[in-house]
Amino acid sequence: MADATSIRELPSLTGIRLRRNPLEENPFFHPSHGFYITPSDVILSQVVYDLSADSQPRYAYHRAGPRQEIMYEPSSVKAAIVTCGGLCPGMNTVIRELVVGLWELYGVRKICGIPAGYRGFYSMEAVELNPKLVHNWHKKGGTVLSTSRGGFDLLKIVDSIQLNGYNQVCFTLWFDLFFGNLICSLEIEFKKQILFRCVDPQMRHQVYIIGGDGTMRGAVKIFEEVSRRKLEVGITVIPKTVDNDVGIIDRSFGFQTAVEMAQEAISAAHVEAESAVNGIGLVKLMGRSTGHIALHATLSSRDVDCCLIPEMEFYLEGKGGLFEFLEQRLKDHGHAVLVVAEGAGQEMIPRSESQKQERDESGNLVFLDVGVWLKSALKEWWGRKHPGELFTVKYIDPTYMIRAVPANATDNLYCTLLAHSAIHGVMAGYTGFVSGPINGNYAYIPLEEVAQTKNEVNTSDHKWAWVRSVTNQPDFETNFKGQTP
Ligand SMILES: Nc1ncnc2c1ncn2[C@@H]1O[C@H](COP(=O)(O)OP(=O)(O)OP(=O)(O)O)[C@@H](O)[C@H]1O
Ligand SMILES: O=P(O)(O)OC[C@H]1O[C@](O)(CO)[C@@H](O)[C@@H]1O
Ligand SMILES: [Mg+2]
Repeated sequence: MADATSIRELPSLTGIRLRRNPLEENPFFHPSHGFYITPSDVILSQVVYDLSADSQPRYAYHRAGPRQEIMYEPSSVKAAIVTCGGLCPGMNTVIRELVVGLWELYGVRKICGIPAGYRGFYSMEAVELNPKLVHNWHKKGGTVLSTSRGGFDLLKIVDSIQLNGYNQVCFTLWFDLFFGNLICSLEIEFKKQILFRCVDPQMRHQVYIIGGDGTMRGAVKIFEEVSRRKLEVGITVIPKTVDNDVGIIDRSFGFQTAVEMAQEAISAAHVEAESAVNGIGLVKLMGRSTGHIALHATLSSRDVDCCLIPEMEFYLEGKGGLFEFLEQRLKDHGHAVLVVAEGAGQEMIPRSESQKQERDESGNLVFLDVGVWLKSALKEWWGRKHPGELFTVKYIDPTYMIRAVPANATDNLYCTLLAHSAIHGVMAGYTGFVSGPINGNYAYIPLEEVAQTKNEVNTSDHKWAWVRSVTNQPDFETNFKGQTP
């Protein structure tokens, strides 16, 4: 098996002297045999194989964890941490653990937070971070650093990474001049002030980017530009997406917390529906292009009668459609609960020409509210079909409530492991990679590979069949094909 397995190699910094891992002297660690990860230590991309099909390609990724030799002198490291895109439970935990891990495990003392996402690299002052400051951050929802969409200006971002030291300009300048160890360029700022931008050749920069699919596409470009300029900057991305749409890794942090939070909305919808005559409880959950939150929330709740996701087309009227199903459900049980992912049915919602073009600052299509549309379609249909009969639709939209919360215990632990894996990888000299669990084991995956892969719900697999069996919902695709035109 080993011969047929190809390892996904990672870019790595060169030209920096190897040195002993400081964990060696850390009183809390007693590195013994097996503690350090070696280059031949790998994680297989798949654990399920069909042995009769022996031509299947087998891939492996380098295993995450501390290396015996590292490529950075900790006192020369200057690390930057940035959070991009939408919120996700656990972002603050990742930041906290990056800071504490860099500080405690490796003795790094220069760690800065870049505010407001990518744009913060070139338009805002970085914040100095230390363990005391971030001590309680894991208990807070959101990101203390703040985040934003858009603002990706490649050259300005890489200029800023290359030239950072900007904040402590006076101190660094005179200190370095004194020791005759400086490359500096003068710039005239808008207010005609003279600013000194310094590059200290002794400092080694590391960039920790926390973000989703869009962030990763940006990070690939940053990594390429940094490589083109031959900068010795370690770049890593910690995958963040409440939608769980990042591929290759088992799941993204914060996802389980979001699923848990969604239970409250579903339970409330169930109570409202059950307490009405012909009551429908309708819950919209996040999921721009993937329905993982809706699917998992449905499976764990058992109160849901129908789950609609972006990966599956559905239709409202006619044989085998949603309304026919709900009508039967109301007849049999008196109520029904409907969970819909925000990206489901978008192509069915009427929209104006300008709405068709509307995008957010990152270029993502702006969706119309599928819940509002469904609620009004349901009412119109019932009024037409059963005039005068009681009917209630209670629409609950917990969109931001499921992601603007602190991570639960499992996600908090997961965030810690992600952050530590990232630190060990960067300190070992790897760059352009993503840390994440594959089949339960932490691996380093080339950034470009993760940026190109999407994790969608497979509506042909067992899990989706399970959703259908739990809900009893129609198989819209098959029903649609069976309809006579
Ligand atoms: N193709 C791209 N090239 C360069 N930068 C990009 C690209 N796509 C998105 N970005 C930048 O990445 C950042 C985050 O992107 P986006 O808002 O899509 O969130 P995300 O990372 O996908 O996270 P989430 O989907 O979880 O909210 C933004 O600053 C955006 O400008
Ligand atoms: O309103 P915002 O901040 O743009 O975020 C909404 C989007 O963020 C996500 O949570 C992640 O992309 C999506 O599910 C949702 O469409
Ligand atoms: Mg995204």
